Amino acid sequence: MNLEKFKGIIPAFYACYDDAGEVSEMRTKDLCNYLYEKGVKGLYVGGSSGECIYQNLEERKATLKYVAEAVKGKLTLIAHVGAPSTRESVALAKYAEELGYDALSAIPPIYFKLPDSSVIKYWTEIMESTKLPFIIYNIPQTTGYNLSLQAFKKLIENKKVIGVKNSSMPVMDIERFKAAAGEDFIVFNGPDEQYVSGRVIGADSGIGGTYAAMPELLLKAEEFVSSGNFEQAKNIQRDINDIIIALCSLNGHMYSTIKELLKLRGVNVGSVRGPLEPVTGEDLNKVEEIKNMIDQAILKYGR
Ligand SMILES: CC(=O)N[C@@H]([C@@H](O)[C@H](O)[C@H](O)CO)[C@@H](O)CC(=O)C(=O)O
Repeated sequence: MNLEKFKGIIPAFYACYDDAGEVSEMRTKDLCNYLYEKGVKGLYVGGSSGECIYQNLEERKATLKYVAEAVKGKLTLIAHVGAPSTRESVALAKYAEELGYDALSAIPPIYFKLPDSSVIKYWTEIMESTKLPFIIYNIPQTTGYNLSLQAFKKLIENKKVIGVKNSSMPVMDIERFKAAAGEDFIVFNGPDEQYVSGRVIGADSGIGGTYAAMPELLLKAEEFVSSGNFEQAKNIQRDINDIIIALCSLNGHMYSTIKELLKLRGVNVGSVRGPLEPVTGEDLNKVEEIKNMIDQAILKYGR
């Protein structure tokens, strides 16, 4: 399979709500078009940044549909279908296939701590429910399940597994997964704070929750890495990290800060759904300062 369409900057897509907190078709499509115009390679739809665990099946299907209607054929589309039960994940997977998505992906099962055998069975049942390729999602910080090299090796025996989105913090995990899987496989860098290091140690591409807040900077970081300009890659990563730290420093959840920031950048996707908390009061004014940090970094590196 030609994996080139998965290589590049792939923002983790946000949940787009109207002012009453319902999934909004118009705002979903606006965000798609905004990111397409910025030049990203694809979208990872309905993952952590998509607030997947706070949405019901119909809402998740609606988002998958609106995104496909807006940018299918223009961007690589990966559907995150991880859900509390295998049954729901399979329903989402089949729907994503109908809509023409390029690949599926899923977190491991959540809530109950299950053994590797159950996790592998869960992912395999999703894979076998469609003809689409599959991308494993390893995010131990939120799921409590850390994908071992042994389980990984077992999973990649299935040729439907074309990649892993690795959000664990040790960059060495990326190196180990790449070494085990080889060239004909995509390792996606997960931690945006380590985009440059992840790419240098073996990641082929990146999917991240802060990319959509500053796509220009991630695209530029990728340009520096792929052209071998590591001095500038290091510099831009430092500026990206200052921005991520600022995004995490306000009183609401980071996704809420990002959504307020996006409003200032011209695209309104509403706010977050509880229990995530919105940014409030004085802190709302600080979002403007973060926007200025992004604007200045864009000017500095030129895009
Ligand atoms: C633990 C976590 O949430 N990791 C994020 C990062 O992109 C993260 O938001 C970023 O590195 C800032 O900490 C992504 O890996 C998640 C992601 O891409 C998604 O929305 O599914």
